[in-house]
Amino acid sequence: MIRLTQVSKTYRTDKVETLALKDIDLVVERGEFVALMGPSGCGKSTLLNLIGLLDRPSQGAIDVDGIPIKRYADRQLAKLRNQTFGFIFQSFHLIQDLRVIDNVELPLLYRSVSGGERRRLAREALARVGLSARMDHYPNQLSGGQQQRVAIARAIVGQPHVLLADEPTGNLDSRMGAEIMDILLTLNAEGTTIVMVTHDEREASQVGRIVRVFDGQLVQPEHLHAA
Ligand SMILES: Nc1ncnc2c1ncn2[C@@H]1O[C@H](COP(=O)(O)OP(=O)(O)OP(=O)(O)O)[C@@H](O)[C@H]1O
Repeated sequence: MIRLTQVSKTYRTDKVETLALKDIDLVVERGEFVALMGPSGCGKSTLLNLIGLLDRPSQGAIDVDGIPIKRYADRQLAKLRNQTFGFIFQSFHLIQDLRVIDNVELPLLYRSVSGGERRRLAREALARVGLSARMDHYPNQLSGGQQQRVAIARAIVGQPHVLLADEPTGNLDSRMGAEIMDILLTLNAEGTTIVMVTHDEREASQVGRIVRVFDGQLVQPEHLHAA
């Protein structure tokens, strides 16, 4: 469970201060599928990055499973992040020079997993996204939807409790986007917690809860249930 209490985030550059998030109170329970929505620049990515421990808040507290992250030094935080979260991005972020299977194995390199076990887990993750036949391809030999499926396999290979997805269907046509949503919904049904930024109301209507962000603050959350 992830709890944000009165979290604010200010970005400072030489001359400008931007208050990207202000006084956010948010709890993401285990097993939830949450959609973050709101206009461009309202703070959705900033919020996702804080939830995923990629950044620390300027003010307020973040707890993961009841433990305040303030207690962790940067190295411990990186370890907790690696164990807890898988990340999926709009533009896939695959390494073009590596084969699909090697891309999927990457997160395991930071753990003490043997080479053989890495390969086994990567094959398993690729099978779950229906891409076993493309293991030895390079990313640029795949369609956008297939590349995003590789990115999902990479995100789930370490069996994270939580998947964080920043507009995962933003670069895909509606058919490929629907395929990606189906995979995410299946992973959620199997127990993975998911927080996803989306601009697509139809996608958001498929998930458990919509959290709306406006101008760095949360709009009264709605509770929606999938049909
Ligand atoms: N690294 C940064 N340095 C300075 N300002 C930043 C930084 N990242 C984001 N911002 C600012 O913080 C605010 C929130 O940005 P954020 O990317 O979280 O919005 P968003 O809702 O995800 O937008 P979009 O839908 O366009 O991706 C914006 O005003 C943005 O310009």
